[in-house]
Amino acid sequence: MLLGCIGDDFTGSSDLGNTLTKSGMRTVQYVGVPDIPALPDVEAGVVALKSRSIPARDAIDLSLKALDWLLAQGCEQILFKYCSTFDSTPAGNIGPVAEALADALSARKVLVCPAFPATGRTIYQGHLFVGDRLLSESGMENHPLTPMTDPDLRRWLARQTKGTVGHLPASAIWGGADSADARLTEEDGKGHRLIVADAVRDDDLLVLGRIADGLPLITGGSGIALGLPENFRARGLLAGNASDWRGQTGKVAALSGSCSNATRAQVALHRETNPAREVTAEAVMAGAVNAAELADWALAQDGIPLIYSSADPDVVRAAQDKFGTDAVAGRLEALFADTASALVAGGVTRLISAGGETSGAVVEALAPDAMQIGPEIDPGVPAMRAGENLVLALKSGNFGAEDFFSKAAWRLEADA
Ligand SMILES: Nc1ncnc2c1ncn2[C@@H]1O[C@H](COP(=O)(O)OP(=O)(O)O)[C@@H](O)[C@H]1O
Ligand SMILES: O=C(O)[C@@H](O)C(=O)COP(=O)(O)O
Repeated sequence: MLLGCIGDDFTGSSDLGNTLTKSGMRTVQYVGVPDIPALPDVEAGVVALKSRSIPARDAIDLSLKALDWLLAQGCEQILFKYCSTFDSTPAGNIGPVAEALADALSARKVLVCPAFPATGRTIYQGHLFVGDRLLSESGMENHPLTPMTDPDLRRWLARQTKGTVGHLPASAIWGGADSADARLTEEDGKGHRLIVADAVRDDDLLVLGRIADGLPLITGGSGIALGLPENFRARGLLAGNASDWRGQTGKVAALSGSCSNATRAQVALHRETNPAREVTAEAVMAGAVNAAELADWALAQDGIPLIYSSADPDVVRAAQDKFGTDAVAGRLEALFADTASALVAGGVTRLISAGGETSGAVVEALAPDAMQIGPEIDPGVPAMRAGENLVLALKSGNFGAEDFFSKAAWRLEADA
């Protein structure tokens, strides 16, 4: 294993796996920290954790455990993957985990770059944009768990860290790798260890990839990985056969606990022509729905049945005010996890899950050892094989075209 990755959620980890596979690295996603060694042909390993929205101390402990395992597999470089919308709170977990990993690796010049231009996430003058809106006006300010109310990454990150935060501006990156590297060294000289890097197009990420060659620790969204495989390829270290995918026929079902704008539009379109069943927070908290019954309903449907709790921000806020944010999230995630298990036990072979926390709960319940990354469904979302007869699509909240659910069902079925 050459590149060791620690993902702070499961959809995000599959997004990273997608980028690395497309760029030619043989990549496997692990469900939590494995307790056995990786297979010898794995070139990039992504340890997926559900550590984005847990207490910072727990996120640090889990991430350091993942780091130990990855180093034991021989990794030369570590990538800490978080969300392209920098999902975090003033308490963490991006800053505390990045600093803990940097301490453990004695790393300096740690890039912080969540940019993912293919999905509209760009960084300019240290500010994160989603499309043509600042992060804090993009809908992410209403996220149920990590409302993003400040688009200045330097300021937001500084609230989470012990050390100061530097900046690698676009002007230095547009001058090419030498200019970017010189500026990175300058920021390091000023004592900044975590350095927010601007990036507005893939070419900028490729420059960052070049200056990241040899750095022990990099952090960012999946975009920051774009240029990394080339560094290993240039040294003749890649075998050149990143994926051998086969599709999976059989029963399909979709689950959605994401309340993000894109998912709500996908749910709205999907339910026009497919069986769909809403699960409200009220019903879950009252114990009025259960996983076995939901799964039975889905298994009896034709088409691509969808079970969803996706709701508008005011509905979500009202439920959180009434029951408590963590309580609602915990009960919903547990319900989706149990429903996923019942669906697979009932014969579902293609499962689609929307939402990072939701997918984390679902995959932890299904507990595959490792997941093979297959072809891309939409930018940032790959098809994945999780067992002999089970394939999955884990969709990040804001990713995917409006017809994502039907597109995913088809892509999971088709051979490469
Ligand atoms: N109707 C709802 N009311 C309150 N919270 C909800 C509702 N539906 C989902 N949630 C919670 O909101 C969170 C959504 O996060 P996640 O699954 O990561 O989606 P995304 O990828 O869009 O961020 C989950 O913890 C989920 O359980
Ligand atoms: O970087 C991204 O945007 C995604 O890979 C990701 O992490 C999204 O997280 P969720 O929206 O919580 O699924």
